[in-house]
Amino acid sequence: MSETLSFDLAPAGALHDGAALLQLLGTWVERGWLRELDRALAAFFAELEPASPPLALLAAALASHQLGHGHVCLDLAATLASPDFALSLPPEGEDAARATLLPSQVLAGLGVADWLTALRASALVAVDGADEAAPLVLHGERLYLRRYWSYEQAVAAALAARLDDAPALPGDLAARLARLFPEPLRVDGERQTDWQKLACALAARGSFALLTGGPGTGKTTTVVRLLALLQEPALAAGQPLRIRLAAPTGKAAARLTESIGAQVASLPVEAHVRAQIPSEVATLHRLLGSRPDSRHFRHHAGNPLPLDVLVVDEASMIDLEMMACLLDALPRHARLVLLGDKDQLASVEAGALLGDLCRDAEGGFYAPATRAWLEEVGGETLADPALQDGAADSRPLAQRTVMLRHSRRFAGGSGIGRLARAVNGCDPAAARAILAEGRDDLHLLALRGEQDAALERLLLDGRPAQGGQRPQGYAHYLNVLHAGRPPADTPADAMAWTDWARQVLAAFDDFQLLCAVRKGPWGVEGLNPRIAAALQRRGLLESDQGWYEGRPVLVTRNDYSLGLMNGDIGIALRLPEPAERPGEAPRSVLRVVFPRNDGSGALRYILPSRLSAVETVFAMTVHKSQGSEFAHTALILPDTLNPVLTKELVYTAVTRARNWFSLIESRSGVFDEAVRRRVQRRSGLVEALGG
Ligand SMILES: Nc1ncnc2c1ncn2[C@@H]1O[C@H](COP(=O)(O)OP(=O)(O)OP(=O)(O)O)[C@@H](O)[C@H]1O
Repeated sequence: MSETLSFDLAPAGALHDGAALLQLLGTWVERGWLRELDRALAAFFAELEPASPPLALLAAALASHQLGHGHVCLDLAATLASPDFALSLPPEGEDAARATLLPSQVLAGLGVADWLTALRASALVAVDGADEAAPLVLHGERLYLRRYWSYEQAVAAALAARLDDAPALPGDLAARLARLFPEPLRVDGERQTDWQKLACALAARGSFALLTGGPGTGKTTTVVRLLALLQEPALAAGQPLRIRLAAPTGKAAARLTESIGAQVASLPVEAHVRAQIPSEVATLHRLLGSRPDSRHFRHHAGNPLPLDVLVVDEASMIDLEMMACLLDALPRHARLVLLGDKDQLASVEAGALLGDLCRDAEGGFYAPATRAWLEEVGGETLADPALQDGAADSRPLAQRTVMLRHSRRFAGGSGIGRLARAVNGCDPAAARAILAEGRDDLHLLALRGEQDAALERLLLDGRPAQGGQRPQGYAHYLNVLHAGRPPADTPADAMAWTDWARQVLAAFDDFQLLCAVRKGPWGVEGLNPRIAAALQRRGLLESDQGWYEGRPVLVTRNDYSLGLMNGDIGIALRLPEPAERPGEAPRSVLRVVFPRNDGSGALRYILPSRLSAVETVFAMTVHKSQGSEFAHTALILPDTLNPVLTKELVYTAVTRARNWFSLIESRSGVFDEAVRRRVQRRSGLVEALGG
């Protein structure tokens, strides 16, 4: 088969000959360009189907590689249009000049039609999934590993079924909405469309709803009112709804638990309705009942979740596999409401669900019937100039989607809000202009070299106080640690120790340094030891190696036996142990203190030796920071461009800042280039849903 192909096979014949291809993949693995898993898959397929064209084996390895970069499939046309960029090779921090054989060289001269021909000729590949035994699926110009094809199909089918649902609505919906939103929305004295109210109406109308909006646009407030809107008539009918709330990470769950609790308390409904709206938020893993060492959950189609309404917050972090599992476990009658910010970075794992599903959110694209219904029950005029007309049959998802457009947290004058909008609009010139205004909540530090002392000053001491409040650095939590430590003779079981630990954890949340990359002097791997060493030189840490008091750590893998979730942050503190025998001097032991993240404010104390998957977290990647907020957030950008630098990354970092945002540039121009670029994740979900 391969002999008949017409392209130039110059580089070592790798596309010609299976053994040469596997050798090439081996060299890419050695250089850290591919995972061993990606190569092993191609080798396994070569054994399984010795007659398979090398191009099919290469596509299999690349499809697997792309999964590691968040793409659900290998998009052949996009890969051939710009191979090195599409495949993110050479990887972060590696110099292309040192490279021997780049994907662009290997694939030079290959056309999509030739690649498709080779794939169709392979017994490994099923076209549109037809042959159920084939491990690869080709759909149009996209190649999937079968498992991910199945997930995508399952998610599309489950959502499509829900899009057609029309649950019964209370006859007095308009009056109920008016009670929940008594005041017409005015911004700067001007009447505006109240999208929160319309979101409640739209979400009540179907069994699936998407609610997207930037930080502080009122997603939580809206969903709490939606829950009241649904629960009130259900209670009156004597059939209370079983409502569950969930989020992808423990940290996000904890944050939502806190804000939901406050919102429920202020709902304008009777106490017995308020009492039937939960404020406890579970992680998705816990909700589904994860099992150690298994990717299968306790709840699935055969043992569905016992609930009628499920709200999932921070939905931008949900990956395709998790979404497939969630939809599988969701009873058919249950309502699903997804909340999130579509403009944030997508999940670390493959898929960009919220972004895909909310593709039409900006323009609205409501069909005339949807629009008329919203205006009637909502008593609102849909007058936003950004709105475009749509048709229900060509844009079914749009009829279930609302974008909240007015940020209350970052109102008109906020620098952070304006910077976030400029970044989101891919407008580096506007972003620069906002940074240059000298606003209190924004700060730009342009470094003069790696050793510029201004970097350590900012990271340790923060910035000068503004209006009585100070954007802190890392010295702050350590000062709290040292100054607030209870006297040594305080009994081991005294509350003073818990209060102190809680204060240290809270102080640590006042500042976070975010990195775009892991490697190099501007990545987490370079900056973590550097910051620890600087804090030790200051006398704030006793050591900067191994376990030391004050070491902040990030959990990198769920550990159910310890009750810790990926993303949890703890701090090592020296705490007293009760004396073993009367008269003995009390000992003190280093324990890592974690918030329980269940809304109770309780803490968990764990011996460092029991923690197997943690890393120091003075610097954290932007990816890991999703779902968290810090009073002062600093983003440091590397001095070279690489594929992870996109406007989504910068936007996610900026919107982690509650009060102050600092941008640290190691080289000018990288920020601007990053803001110009968008994440493009390859998936076929929108197409599968008829979009
Ligand atoms: N309709 C409203 N009327 C008055 N205040 C509101 C309204 N909606 C939201 N708020 C206030 O605006 C702030 C942000 O709202 P909320 O927490 O619901 O936003 P969010 O989009 O969920 O935020 P986040 O980005 O933190 O998840 C809160 O202080 C909330 O009380």
